[in-house]
This record gives sequence, structure tokens and C-alpha cells, in this order.
Amino acid sequence: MTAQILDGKAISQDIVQSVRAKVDARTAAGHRAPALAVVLVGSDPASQVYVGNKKRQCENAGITSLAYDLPETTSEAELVALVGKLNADDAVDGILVQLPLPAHINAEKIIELIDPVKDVDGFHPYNIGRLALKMPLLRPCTPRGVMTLLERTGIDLVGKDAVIVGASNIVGRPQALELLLARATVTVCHSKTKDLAGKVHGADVVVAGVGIPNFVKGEWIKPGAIVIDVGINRLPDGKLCGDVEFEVARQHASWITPVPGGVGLMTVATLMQNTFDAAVNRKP
Ligand SMILES: Nc1nc2c(c(=O)[nH]1)N[C@@H](CN(C=O)c1ccc(C(=O)N[C@@H](CCC(=O)O)C(=O)O)cc1)CN2
Repeated sequence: MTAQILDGKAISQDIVQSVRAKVDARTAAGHRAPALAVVLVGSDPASQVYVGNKKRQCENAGITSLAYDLPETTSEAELVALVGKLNADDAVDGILVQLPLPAHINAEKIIELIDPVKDVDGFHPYNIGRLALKMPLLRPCTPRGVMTLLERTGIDLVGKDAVIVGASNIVGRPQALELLLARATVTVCHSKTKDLAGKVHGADVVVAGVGIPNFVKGEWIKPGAIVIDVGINRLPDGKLCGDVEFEVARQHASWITPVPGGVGLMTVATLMQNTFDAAVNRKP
């Protein structure tokens, strides 16, 4: 079996186009365009690429992006003040603080200060809590984007065994909540998990998000499984690779995401959906 490719590029373009249509209809009805504040502290090269992609997709979606490019030396107090200002600004619908932040800034503290109705990353404890309670408001972008990809396979997730490799706050934990909401049976694996290979081999759906190149071996994949690779690892030669051994895994899986061109692009497209949703929630 050779897997079908879950094409994040094509699917993310569809999503951004559908957001664009909704934005156009909303502006035709007299609303202003949704506005997203994009906060980047420092000059981490990967973050600069991701933020650049977010600003570009805002343009495609008809969303106004407001750039706050701050120096590495920005103090925590200065960032706290900026978030407070953006919370209070009625012309801002969504606030995105790109992670990671420099080490001298407490990221959890900053996330908790964002008004939950403007938290388009869905990272605030209020939004994670709502997701856990089956009443989501703004859902974390990567896990929501993964659910969109899974929907595109047409495979019903109810009762499926899903294994998530990695338990981060951005990916693994909210992904478990999303899959649970879809009524899959969810196992979250982490650094202390025993028999990882066996657990992955039992899975109908595998979501890998550990940030280690080729960590999930292709031979572990059960024939016919769906494989979603959230990892984006930059190799010494500058090329990107995922957390899954792609070439071997694709011989076993029914569907698989590539890296690049998979989940990363969906994260950005989903941010557009969340920003539109935040604007509508704030001003129906
Ligand atoms: N505030 C946030 N910070 C971070 C998030 C997040 O959701 N919110 N997630 C990750 C990074 N991320 C989003 O910002 C992200 C990752 C990947 C891409 C992307 O466009 N990937 C492309 C390849 C891009 C490249 O050439 O490097 C792809 O996979 O094809 C966009 C956003 C951590 N921080």
C-alpha cells in the first residue's frame, strides 16, 4: 500500500479562500475587516518565517494584520503593557504572540493576560478549559488544523484508536481533547511511555509532535493507518523534515501528511478561521 498524501497546501488554500468569502460578505454587510495583532519578540529565524506566512495569509483572507515586531531586549513589563493595550483596543479582534518568547519572558504569564475572546491561538487556560468541557470557543490552531485534515480523509473517527506522540501544551494535550471530542479512543505518549513502538503499531490514527527528526519509525505504522506529522525540524543542510520516517511510513499508511506542505500550513490557515470567528464572536 502507498499512502495518499494529505495535501496541506491545497487544503489550507481552500480554507483561506472560504475565510475570504466570509470576510467579504461581512464587510459588504457593513462590518470592518477582522483585525489580527501579530506580536513577534526577537529575531528567531523560524519564527520570522512563520510570522511572515501568517501576515501573507491575512492578506489573502482579507484580514487586517497589525505587526508588532519587538526587539529581543523587550522586557516582560513592556510586553505585558502591549498585551493590555491590545486587549483594550476595540479595533483589534485577535492577538497572537509568537512562541517561543525569549527566555527572560514568562510565556504562560503573557498567554494568561490575553483576553480569551481575542486569544486566536486558543492557548489561554479559559479556551483550553472550554475545549476540555466539550464547549470550545477558540481552539488551538494546530490541533484544529489536524482535525480539518482528518475530516478530508472522509474516514469516520468514532471509535478509532488514536495515538499522539508528544504531550506539549501547543500540540499533544489539545490534540487529545480534539480527538476525544470526535469520539476516538486516545492514548497520549511521552518520554516515559513504555513500548512506544507497540502503541503506535496499534493505532488507526497517529499524530506525531515531538520535534525530533524521524523519531516515529515507518515500520511502526499499522497497515492502513492515518499518519499526521506535526514536526517541523530543520536539518543541518537547511532542509525540513518531520517527526515521522516519511518514506517508509507511506508504504504502510492509507493517508499521510508531508513536511513541508502539511500541518504547518494548516496551522496558519486555521489562525485565519479563528480570527474570523473571534471577530464574529465579538461583534455578531
Ligand atoms: N503563537 C504561536 N506560536 C507557535 C505556534 C502557534 O500555533 N502559535 N506553533 C508553532 C509554529 N507555527 C505557528 O506559529 C508554524 C509552524 C509552521 C508553519 C509553516 O508555514 N510551515 C511550512 C514550512 C515553513 C518553513 O519553510 O519553515 C510547512 O510546514 O510547509 C507556520 C507556522 C510554534 N509557535
